[in-house]
Amino acid sequence: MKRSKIMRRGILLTALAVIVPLGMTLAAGWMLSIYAAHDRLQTLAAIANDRASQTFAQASQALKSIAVTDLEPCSPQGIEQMRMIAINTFSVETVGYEEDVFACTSWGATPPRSKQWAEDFVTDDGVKVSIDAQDDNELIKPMLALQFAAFNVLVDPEQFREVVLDEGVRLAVGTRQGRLLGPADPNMASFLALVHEGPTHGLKDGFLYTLVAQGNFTVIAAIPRQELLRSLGQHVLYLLPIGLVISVGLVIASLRWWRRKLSPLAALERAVQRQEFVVHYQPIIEIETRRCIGAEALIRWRKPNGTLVYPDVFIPLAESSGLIEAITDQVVHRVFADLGAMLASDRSLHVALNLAAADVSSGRLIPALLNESRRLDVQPAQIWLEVTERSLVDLTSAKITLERARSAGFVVALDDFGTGYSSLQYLQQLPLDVLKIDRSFVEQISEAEEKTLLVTHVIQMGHALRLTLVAEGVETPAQLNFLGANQVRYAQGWLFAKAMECAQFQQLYLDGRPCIDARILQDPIVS
Ligand SMILES: Nc1nc2c(ncn2[C@@H]2O[C@@H]3COP(=O)(O)O[C@H]4[C@@H](O)[C@H](n5cnc6c(=O)[nH]c(N)nc65)O[C@@H]4COP(=O)(O)O[C@H]3[C@H]2O)c(=O)[nH]1
Repeated sequence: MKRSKIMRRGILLTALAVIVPLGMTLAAGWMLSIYAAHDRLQTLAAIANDRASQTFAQASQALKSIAVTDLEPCSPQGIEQMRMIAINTFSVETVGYEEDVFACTSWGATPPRSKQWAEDFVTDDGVKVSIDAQDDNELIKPMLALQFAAFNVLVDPEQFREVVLDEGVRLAVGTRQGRLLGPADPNMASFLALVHEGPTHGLKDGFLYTLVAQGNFTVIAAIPRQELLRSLGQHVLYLLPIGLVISVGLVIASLRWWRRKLSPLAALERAVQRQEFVVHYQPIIEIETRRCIGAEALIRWRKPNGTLVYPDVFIPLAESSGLIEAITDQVVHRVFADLGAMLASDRSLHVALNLAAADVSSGRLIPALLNESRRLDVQPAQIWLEVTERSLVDLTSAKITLERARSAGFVVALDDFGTGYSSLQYLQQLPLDVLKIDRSFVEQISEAEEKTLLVTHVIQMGHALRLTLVAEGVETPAQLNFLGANQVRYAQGWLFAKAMECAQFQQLYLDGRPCIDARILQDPIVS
């Protein structure tokens, strides 16, 4: 992933880490507000429905009791009885009788009504109910009238709504057909008509409502959305600390992700996944002929922006993180792809590969190298395996791997010799073919005899162990002359060539000419 992409993803993740928990806190607060409000409305609506049913039952009972009277209707005794019932029945305002031209109420004789009350519904036991009953003079407010036989009772609709309400709550009591009882509240009347058939609760037209339809009545308890928002604030306040803790946790996690993705290790992991490594080849020269006879494969990491990173920068990280084995595999694959055909057609050419400590101690590379060599018809002797003193940490397993490599035919070289603590005794224990003299010794070669003492000693040690010697980091003709005079067989260094791309190396090799102009070597050989 590119740095800019990581930055974009990191910003997105951090923003989500803040937005999601806080959004969820808000959503949870909203749900809790709705749940609590719904609970409250449900209780209120159920109480109001009970209250309406009781009021109705009371009035209905009073009506039935007067309807079975033996007294003459509208006689003084009959009117007295009607009055007593009106006084003793809490919900009943007036008791009336009406038959053709003959009518009276609990207040006395009265002319018959000029028009009949519109009938809204009839109960199972035959009571006719009109919810908007008015006398002819419209002196009293509309009443709820119950009629049975020729008798009627009038009930104040307010009686059906006598429930203590919480602040902001609206209550509507209506018939099962959706007609509102009591003084016209245009909002609630139309709302009742809208929802009386269900569902039993929900958010509609800016109200959260609950509907209880039982017996003869439908009751709706509702609160406006603004009320709900007020209680949302309280619930969010309770939940906010939890949301903030989660948010902070997620922000920390996303920052960690960010840091990890931008870390050198993450960059190296991506490089391995995307196979961003290339191999350059530094020619190895036979000192006697000055001709190129092989190359050392040196890895470079080519970043997506084209910059080349040198192995000293990333190999230590690859080794400590365990990525090195995957990197070695990619190098091996690349080298065989680059030079396999050339190695197969020219047996005198060789290529040296650098192995890391993990490759040496596991030994898993040897079968893979053998397979590749067989597949491309490369002789194992054309493959040099360079190990450093540092890579021989586990001496026992290293010896096993090196033995296996040599018996398979590969050439084993000790790289950077002299930079560690290796002694002659240590060298004797190792199954080696080649000793590479480190650049730090080669650069000491000068005309001052005491300075060349150390390198002379290393060369002698190599000869004593019958190892092929390769000098690294040869930069001057004087160094080359000295090495040649001391029977060092091969050399590599900037005097001949720096590491180069495969095509360039192949051209140089096939050219077959001495890699250095003879005139440069006119200096007398220092020995
Ligand atoms: N000043 C100077 N330097 C010269 C001269 N001639 C060659 N060099 C540099 O010396 C290093 C020689 O490689 P090395 O000792 O195996 O040292 C290598 C090797 O230990 C390691 N390395 C390189 N490729 C791989 C690889 O594929 N796998 C592993 N595990 N390590 C690798 O990285 C080290 C550094 O490699 P490079 O940076 O390519 O550096 C190379 C090369 O470019 C010279 O005349 N003067």
